[in-house]
Amino acid sequence: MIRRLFRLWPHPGLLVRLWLLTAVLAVLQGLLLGLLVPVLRALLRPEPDIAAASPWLAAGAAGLIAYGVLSALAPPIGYAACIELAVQLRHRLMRHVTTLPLGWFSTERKGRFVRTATSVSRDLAQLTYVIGAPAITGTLVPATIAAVVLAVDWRVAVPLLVTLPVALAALARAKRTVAEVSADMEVAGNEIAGRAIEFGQAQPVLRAAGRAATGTARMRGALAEHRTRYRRGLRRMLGPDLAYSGVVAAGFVAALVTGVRALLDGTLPPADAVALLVLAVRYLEPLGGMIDHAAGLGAMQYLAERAEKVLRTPALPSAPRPVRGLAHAGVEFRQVAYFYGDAADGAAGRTPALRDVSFDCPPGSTTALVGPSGSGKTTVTRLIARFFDADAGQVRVGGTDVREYDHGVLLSEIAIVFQDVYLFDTTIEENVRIAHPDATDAELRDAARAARLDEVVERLPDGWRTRVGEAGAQLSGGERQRVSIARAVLKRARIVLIDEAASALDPENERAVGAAVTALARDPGRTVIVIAHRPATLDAADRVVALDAGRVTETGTPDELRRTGGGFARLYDQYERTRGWHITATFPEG
Ligand SMILES: Nc1ncnc2c1ncn2[C@@H]1O[C@H](COP(=O)(O)OP(=O)(O)OP(=O)(O)O)[C@@H](O)[C@H]1O
Repeated sequence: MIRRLFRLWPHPGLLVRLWLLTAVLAVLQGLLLGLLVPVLRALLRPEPDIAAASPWLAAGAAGLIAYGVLSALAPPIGYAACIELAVQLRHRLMRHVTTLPLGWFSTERKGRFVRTATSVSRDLAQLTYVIGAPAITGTLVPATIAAVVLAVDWRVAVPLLVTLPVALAALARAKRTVAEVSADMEVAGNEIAGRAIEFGQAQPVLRAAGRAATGTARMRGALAEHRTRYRRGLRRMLGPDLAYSGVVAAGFVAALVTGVRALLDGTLPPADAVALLVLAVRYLEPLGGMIDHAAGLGAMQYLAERAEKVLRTPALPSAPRPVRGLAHAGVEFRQVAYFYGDAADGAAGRTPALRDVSFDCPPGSTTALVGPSGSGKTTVTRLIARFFDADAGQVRVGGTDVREYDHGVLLSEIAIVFQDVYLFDTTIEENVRIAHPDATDAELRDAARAARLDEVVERLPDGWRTRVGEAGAQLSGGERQRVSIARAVLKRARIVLIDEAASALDPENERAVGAAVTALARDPGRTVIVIAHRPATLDAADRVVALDAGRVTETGTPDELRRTGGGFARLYDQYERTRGWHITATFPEG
C-alpha cells in the first residue's frame, strides 16, 4: 500500500515528513512507556530508591516535552500534506488525460474522470493523513513495546512478537474485504445516482405519459438494492473483524498467562510483572483499535486503484521523430480497419466500424461521405484527426501516416465542425477567437461573414460581447454550428472535417449553415470532408465516398455515380423527388 501511494505521488516530500514524524512519535511513545520498568524497579522495593528512579523520571519528563512539541507539529504538516497531495494527484491526472486518444472520452469515462480528479483525489489525500497516521501508530507503538518487553523478559515477549504479524495479516484480509464491499456498494450508489438523474430529467416525459410514479418505483428498487448490498457487506465484514479481534485478544491473554506463571514461580520480579502488565495493556490498545481503520485502509486501496486505472490508460503513441509540417492537404485511406472497444477484450468484445476502407481526397477537393446511420462516416473523420489509431491499414494526411506527426501540428492543420458544437460560457467573440487568439478584428469579421455568423451577432443584444451561456445555451443549434464554422475559417486550417446537422434546423439556419458549408468547400486551398446530409452539399462535392456497414460501396464524382445507377444514384433520384428529405434516413441498401 505504501509503495502504491508513493507511485501515485511523484513529489511525496510532505507525506514523507508527516509519516516520519508520526513514526518518531510512535517509537517515542513506546520508549516512554518502557521507562516504567526502571522506575518501578527502583520504587517497588521494600525501601523505595528515589535517587535511582530520578534519572529515569527526568528522562521521562524530557521525553514527554519532546512528545508534546512534536505532536503539535503534526496537524499543520498533515493538513498541508492533504492539500498538496490532492493538488499533485489532480495535476498528474490532468496531464495524463491530455495524452490520451480522444476516443477514450466516452460520457461514462468523462464522468469517472471528473470524480477521480475531484472527490477521489481529495478523499485519498485526506485518508493518507487521517488513516495513515493511526495505522503507523497502531503498528509502531506495539512493535516498540514488544521490543522493550523482549529486553525485560523474552518469555512474555514471544506471544506479543508472534501476535503482531499475524494481526497485521488478519487486518490485510479485512482491508481487502472492505475494498470489495466498497466496490459493490459503489455499483448500488451509482444506480441510485443514475435513477435520481433520470427521475429529474425525465419528469416532462413521465408526466406527459401520466406515469410520474414510474420513476419513483425505479428509485425505490435502487434504494432496496442498496440496502440489500449494505447488509450483505456488513455480514461479509463480520468474519474478518472477529478474526482480527480474536488474534489480538489471544496474544494479550497468552502474554498475561506467561507473565503470571513466571511471577508465581518466582522467575519474574513483582516490579517487572507490574510494568509488563501496563505495557501489555498499552500494546493491546492501539493494535486492537487498528480494525476500526480497516474500512479507511480498504477505502484507500479502492481509491488508489481508481486513480491508477486512469493513469494506466495508455497514451496515444507518439513517433520517435515526429513530423512537424504537412507537405500538402490531401487525405488518403489505405485498407483501413477500425474496431470500437478495448483490444484486450478480444474480437468478441469489439464493434467493427470500418473494414478495408480505401479512398483518396486530393488536396483542395471536397469529398462528401454518405451512407446510412452506423455505416462508419463519423469514424472516418475521427481517424483523420487521430482521435484514435486505425487497427489496420494507414490513414495518411499530406502523404504521411498520421501516426508520424506531432499530434499538435496535425490538429493545428485540421478544423472540425461537429454536429453538436460545444461553446464555452463566455462571449461569442472569445468563442470564435479560441481558434486563433491573435486574429485581427478584420479577420474575425471576415470569418463571421463567411460563416454567416455576422447576421447572428447583429441580432444579439451586446453584439460580439454577448455571453453565450453554459455550453452555448443562449444560441440555437444552427447558430452554434455557425460559430463552429467561423472558428474553422479563422483557424485557416487546410483540412476541414464537417458533420452536417442531420436533424432539421429551422429554415433560416438551414440556409445559412448550408451556404457557409458550400462556401468553405468552394475555397480551392482547403480540403473539405463532409458527412453530407443536405443535397446542396452533394452538388458542391468533387467526390463522393459511399459507405455501408463499414465498407466503401462506391467512390467517384457525383455525376459519375449518378450515371452508374448504383445506390448513390437511387439515393440522388429519391432526393430529386423528395427535396428536403434527409439522406441518412433514406440511403438504400446496396
Ligand atoms: N464509441 C463507440 N463505441 C462503440 N461503438 C461505436 C462507437 N461509436 C460508433 N460505434 C459503432 O461504430 C459503427 C460506425 O459508427 P459511426 O458513428 O462511425 O457511423 P455513422 O455512419 O457516422 O453513423 P451516424 O450517421 O448515425 O452518425 C456503428 O456500428 C456504431 O454503433
